[in-house]
Amino acid sequence: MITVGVLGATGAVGQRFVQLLADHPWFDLGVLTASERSAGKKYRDAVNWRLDVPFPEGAGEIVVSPTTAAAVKDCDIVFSALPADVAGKTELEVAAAGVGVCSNASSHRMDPDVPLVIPEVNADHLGLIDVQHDRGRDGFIVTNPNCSTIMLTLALAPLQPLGFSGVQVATMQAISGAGFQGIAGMEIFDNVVPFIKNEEEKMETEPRKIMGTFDGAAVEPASFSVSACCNRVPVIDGHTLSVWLDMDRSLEEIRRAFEEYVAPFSGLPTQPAKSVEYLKQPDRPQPRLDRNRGNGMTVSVGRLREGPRFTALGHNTIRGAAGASVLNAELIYKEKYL
Ligand SMILES: NC(=O)C1=CN([C@@H]2O[C@H](COP(=O)(O)OP(=O)(O)OC[C@H]3O[C@@H](n4cnc5c(N)ncnc54)[C@H](OP(=O)(O)O)[C@@H]3O)[C@@H](O)[C@H]2O)C=CC1
Ligand SMILES: N[C@@H](CC(=O)OP(=O)(O)O)C(=O)O
Repeated sequence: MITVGVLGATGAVGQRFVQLLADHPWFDLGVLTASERSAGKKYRDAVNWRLDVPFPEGAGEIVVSPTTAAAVKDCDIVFSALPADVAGKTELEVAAAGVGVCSNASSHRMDPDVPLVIPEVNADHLGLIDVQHDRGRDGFIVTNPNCSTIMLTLALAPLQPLGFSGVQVATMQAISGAGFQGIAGMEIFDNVVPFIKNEEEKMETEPRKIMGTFDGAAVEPASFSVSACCNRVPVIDGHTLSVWLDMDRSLEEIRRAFEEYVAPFSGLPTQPAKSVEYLKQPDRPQPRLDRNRGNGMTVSVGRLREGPRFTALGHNTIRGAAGASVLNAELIYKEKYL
């Protein structure tokens, strides 16, 4: 078994990690860390469990460690669900201590030698792990993209062979994306907030790195442009995206590409049967009805029409965060980077 830990295990994303890792067939959950406020307590006493799935009793007995490299030095992989300002330095220290870091935080996503991975799209970018080792890092850092970026880029994966030169996207993002303390009820109930700090910038840069070309040393970003408008809406889980494409293909070609898409790998435990699912109903996808497809790992697309334009939706804390990182770790293990 591979011993794993979670940094920031008590937060919105950290709890999802614990949920997904508690009974994982390959990974043994050994270490949970959080802030000094939680360190020293049993996980069951430190965490305010807010997920709509039962509390994983086995994890409850783990004593929460402070978030230090020393606390996780015996892990093979740690998953990072730390706030970005804490993650930047901590992840470097953990990787320097010889541990593999699969991070959900934004701190290192755009570092030239750090892969920004969606397994279905750019598994080959894991080759940057060797670049990190060559530069003297004992462990490694691999990141998953921003949650809205994952929904967009995975929805675009079936269309990449058809070619497109530009993407315009408007998001309707769930409040769980802001973390447990992220947005007050008075601010979001009966309301839409048309601003999410740094989100549009991430959506406009990350997809180009993910869909870029890796030559064995560095990633050359893809040439298409992305223009994003991001909105917070009163939905608990599930980010919805309206997407417009600059591409010269028929709706029939695009629909077929969505319907015939299969992931370029198989056999990873967290992998859904369908990474991208095309829904024919005229009023789908919807967050409440479709966010849990594929155990929260499927991105649903639909409403394809002239433009071309379509709607995409996925679970932001599963496919958009913890599930994405766990899938990356499974790929790293399968590809023998450990
Ligand atoms: N929510 C989402 O959908 C997504 C979130 N992310 C990213 O994931 C990360 C975590 O987000 P989220 O779970 O929402 O955040 P939360 O605020 O819900 O949780 C933060 C976690 O980090 C711990 N922590 C906070 N401050 C410190 C510190 N100074 N030292 C050590 N540990 C600390 C907290 O511990 P304690 O409980 O003890 O305070 C808690 O475990 C962020 O980088 C976020 O941007 C990415 C994609 C989606
Ligand atoms: N900003 C995202 C969640 C998030 O934290 O993203 P990132 O991992 O890029 O910081 C949201 O609000 O839904």
